[in-house]
Amino acid sequence: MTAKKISPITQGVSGVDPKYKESFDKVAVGLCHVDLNGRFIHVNDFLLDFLGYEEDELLSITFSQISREEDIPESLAWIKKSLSGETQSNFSKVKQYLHKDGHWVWAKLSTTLIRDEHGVPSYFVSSIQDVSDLKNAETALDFSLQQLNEAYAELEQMSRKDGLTGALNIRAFKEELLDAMERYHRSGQNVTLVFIDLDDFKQVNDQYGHIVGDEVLTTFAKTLLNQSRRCDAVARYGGDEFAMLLDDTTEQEALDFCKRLGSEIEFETGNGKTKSMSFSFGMSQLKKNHRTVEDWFAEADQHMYRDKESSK
Ligand SMILES: Nc1nc2c(ncn2[C@@H]2O[C@H](COP(=O)(O)OP(=O)(O)OP(=O)(O)O)[C@@H](O)[C@H]2O)c(=O)[nH]1
Repeated sequence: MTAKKISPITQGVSGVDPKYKESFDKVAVGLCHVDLNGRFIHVNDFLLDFLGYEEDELLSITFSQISREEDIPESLAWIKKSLSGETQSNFSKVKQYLHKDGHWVWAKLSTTLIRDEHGVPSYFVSSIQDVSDLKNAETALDFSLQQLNEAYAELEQMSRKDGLTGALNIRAFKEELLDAMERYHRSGQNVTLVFIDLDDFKQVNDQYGHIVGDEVLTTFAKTLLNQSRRCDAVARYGGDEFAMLLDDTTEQEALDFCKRLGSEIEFETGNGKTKSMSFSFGMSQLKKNHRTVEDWFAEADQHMYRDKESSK
């Protein structure tokens, strides 16, 4: 007479070879058997520790009750395919389980369908491996990467700016000019370049010191930035020289803009007194004969010097 094969489902893990039972309980990974309705039928000590439940508590629920709602359809779809024989493969997934304390723990689940000697589905055997540390490290890495990307974006922005005034630097402004030229050649959109230079700025430095001089430059840049639109570009082109790119603007409209800026700016001299200083400007609307950025810029520069000479 041959001994009848004992199914762990009918007999229970405790009913089989004690060595098997001991291995099942002591192995350092969560193990369980789950019936065809998803109910836990055997669970090992590691799984109880990992999830924080008493054995009778876990044996009275289904895996769905301690799974994230969004994970359940995928598991059910695999169970359906597996029971129908459409798939023979394991189901593996890194997922979260609800710990008895109410927090979610990360685990790597691997499940296989066990069939009896006639090929009839009997139960599922699953290993549930604690991967919380890995997941926490992954989250920390994601966070660091995000911080790194933010710092990189900030650095990139800073590399386009003049350190003192926050206006664009020459390199970034030249890029804006090239883009504007491209747009002009594509669609003929009006764009005007304005070149502005403070008059006798050297005297401010000489009379009131460099700190006051710096303050004048910063305040003037702020005025230009405040008066410009998002589509415009404002740059510090050198010591006391500024440039603006006014998008969708004719030379006449740029002139109106400069008139609105006024002819003088006020600044504090540091001893409670206020002084004013004038500035000169020149402009050039982009035309077909401007072959390069330098051609275009030279014309605005010439017009600015003409304005400066006429005001002397
Ligand atoms: N405070 C301060 N001064 C600067 C800075 N960069 C350049 N300068 C000074 O700006 C002054 C520019 O002098 P100039 O080019 O002769 O210009 P200007 O005195 O305005 O004369 P005009 O252009 O003929 O009106 C120089 O004295 C430079 O030292 C800066 O970042 N801060």
